[in-house]
Amino acid sequence: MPEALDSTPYDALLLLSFGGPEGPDDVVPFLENVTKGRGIPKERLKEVGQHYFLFGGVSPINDQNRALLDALRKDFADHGLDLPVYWGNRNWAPYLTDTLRDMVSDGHRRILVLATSAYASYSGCRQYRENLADSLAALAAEGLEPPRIDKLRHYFNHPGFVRPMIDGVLQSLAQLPEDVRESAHLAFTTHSIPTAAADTSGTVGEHGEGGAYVKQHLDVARLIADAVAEETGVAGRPWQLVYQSRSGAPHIPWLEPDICDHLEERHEAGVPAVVMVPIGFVSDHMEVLYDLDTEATAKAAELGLPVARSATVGADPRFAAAIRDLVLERAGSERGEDVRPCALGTLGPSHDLCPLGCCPARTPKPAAAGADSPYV
Ligand SMILES: CC1=C(CCC(=O)O)c2cc3nc(cc4[nH]c(cc5[nH]c(cc1n2)c(C)c5CCC(=O)O)c(CCC(=O)O)c4C)C(CCC(=O)O)=C3C
Ligand SMILES: [Fe+2]
Repeated sequence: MPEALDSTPYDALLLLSFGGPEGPDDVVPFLENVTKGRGIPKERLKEVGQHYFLFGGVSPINDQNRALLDALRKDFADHGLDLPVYWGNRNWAPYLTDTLRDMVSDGHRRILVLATSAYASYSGCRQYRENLADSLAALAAEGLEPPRIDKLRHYFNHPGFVRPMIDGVLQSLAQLPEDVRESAHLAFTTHSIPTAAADTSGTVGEHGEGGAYVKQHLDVARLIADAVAEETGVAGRPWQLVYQSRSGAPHIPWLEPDICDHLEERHEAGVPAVVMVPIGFVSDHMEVLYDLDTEATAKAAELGLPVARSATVGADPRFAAAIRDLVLERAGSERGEDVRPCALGTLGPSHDLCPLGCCPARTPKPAAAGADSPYV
């Protein structure tokens, strides 16, 4: 047995994810949950519902989270980290409030949260914290004492998140026809968000064009492009950060270009092949399976442009090991020890506690696990 690892003061980890439908009858109620009060056009919802129906009404995200849970439990057990791992979602069963209630009834008082979103932004961070605050309020209304919740820092630049994606790109390049491998471009993709949300993402000092959201993605893209250059011996391979999965009304500006427009533009410029690298996502969920593997891949076929799509980290054991590292780092720092946070790239490790004004909401709402949390 390995020497026991110390995660005090934490007594449990909560994997907090988006959630997704598990069958055709779940699709519409799931979309209603996601879009409550968010003003997404009806047409867009119908279209997104069709994406789910195309896959039997089942989002792959739930099985991917089950696989990640298994990987985390195995990694923790193999390394002597005695920390129970729970799973709750923002938009579908198992619902966050139900999981937190179970955790409280199992006696857990200090809970660390791992969100399946690696970057800053309202949608990728504060919205998760708002849902945590809502669930804590629901428990309080039931007469339960809300547990104390902390959220792990953004892990976009942790080597356990970046390294598997580098390998994914190398594998994708190997899948392309040999004569275009060397000249293939890389298209790093992430979820488009309104430019107003991007510009205010991150801490107050980071606000500005594109905000922390764009900066963080560019840092990861550059890290991957540099490593791929080194390992293939092909220097100067062109790459670009592009966007996908836009929703919202057409007159509201969102981050661009869209991956499909980008493929068209590259093709017209004579680029012989493109590897799509979905760095914005933790697993191959619907955004990846539909927007990239179905829609963008069909677009490329229509153009006659060879493309490959590289893997997300999913349940890669190196990602599970990274989460163990982040848990131990945060636990040590909560105990007042000198910790050495691990981060690649130029931005350094992200903050442990989201400060005031971080990734603001359009309409201010209570958010847990931040400096402005009513529960800290
Ligand atoms: C930044 C970001 C991530 C990455 C970080 C993270 O992972 O959190 C992400 C992930 C996901 N988004 C997902 C699904 C959806 N997102 C929607 C809508 C929206 N997402 C947005 C942003 C993001 N989304 C935004 C700005 C909107 C517009 C509405 C609003 O302002 O809130 C809608 C409504 C329909 C539509 O508009 O597309 C759906 C169904 C699923 C589940 C997939 C599955 O089932 O496999 C996942 C993992
Ligand atoms: Fe989304």
